[in-house]
Amino acid sequence: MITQDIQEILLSEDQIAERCRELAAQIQADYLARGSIPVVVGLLKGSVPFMAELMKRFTMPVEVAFMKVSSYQGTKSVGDVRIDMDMDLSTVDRDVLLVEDIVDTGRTLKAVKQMFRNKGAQGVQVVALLDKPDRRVVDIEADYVGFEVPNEFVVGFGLDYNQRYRNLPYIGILKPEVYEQGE
Ligand SMILES: O=P(O)(O)OC[C@H]1O[C@H](OP(=O)(O)OP(=O)(O)O)[C@H](O)[C@@H]1O
Ligand code: HPA
Ligand SMILES: [Mg+2]
Repeated sequence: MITQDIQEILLSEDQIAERCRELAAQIQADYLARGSIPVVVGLLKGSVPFMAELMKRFTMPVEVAFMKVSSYQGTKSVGDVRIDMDMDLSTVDRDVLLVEDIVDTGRTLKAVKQMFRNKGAQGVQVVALLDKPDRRVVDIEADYVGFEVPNEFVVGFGLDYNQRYRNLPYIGILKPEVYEQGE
């Protein structure tokens, strides 16, 4: 079972759910204060559980879209961000709320934010469930962060290692021997 590959549970289902409630309340208050209806954009695939947990807590009107970009293979960053699947609605002159599972080196976020600005979005805000600041190589921060995590490879609640472990309901540290074997 995949649970045998987890060294330690960092964030439980309950902790994640509670933090998502707090984040949703804070984000909603900020958009309502600005009188703005955001396009909430989930970055596939990692954001799916977080997006679901967050969006069901909004009572304000929002529009929802998904897109897929890729910047990783295994645990190593490969630099460039590629668009694998684009959105089905326009974000021109709209406020975009980007939903990310993790900000690690920051390369994905920086490139995606720039892309939305180039395409004419009015504003781009970011909510990330996890922030791993020790790994940052570009100067970028999410506007809303669920939890700061240590410099360990984490999986679960959407986060994968080679496409596995996304289905775990919590966030755990992957045993290093799992990815050391795979390299
Ligand atoms: O800050 P960075 O170093 O750029 O890394 C973070 C990004 O990498 C992962 O995506 P991945 O490309 O693995 O896609 P996935 O969501 O389908 O797993 C993660 O979901 C973030 O989008
Ligand atoms: O720690 C991580 N886990 C899974 N995917 C990731 N992408 C960047 N960092 C991570
Ligand atoms: Mg991934």
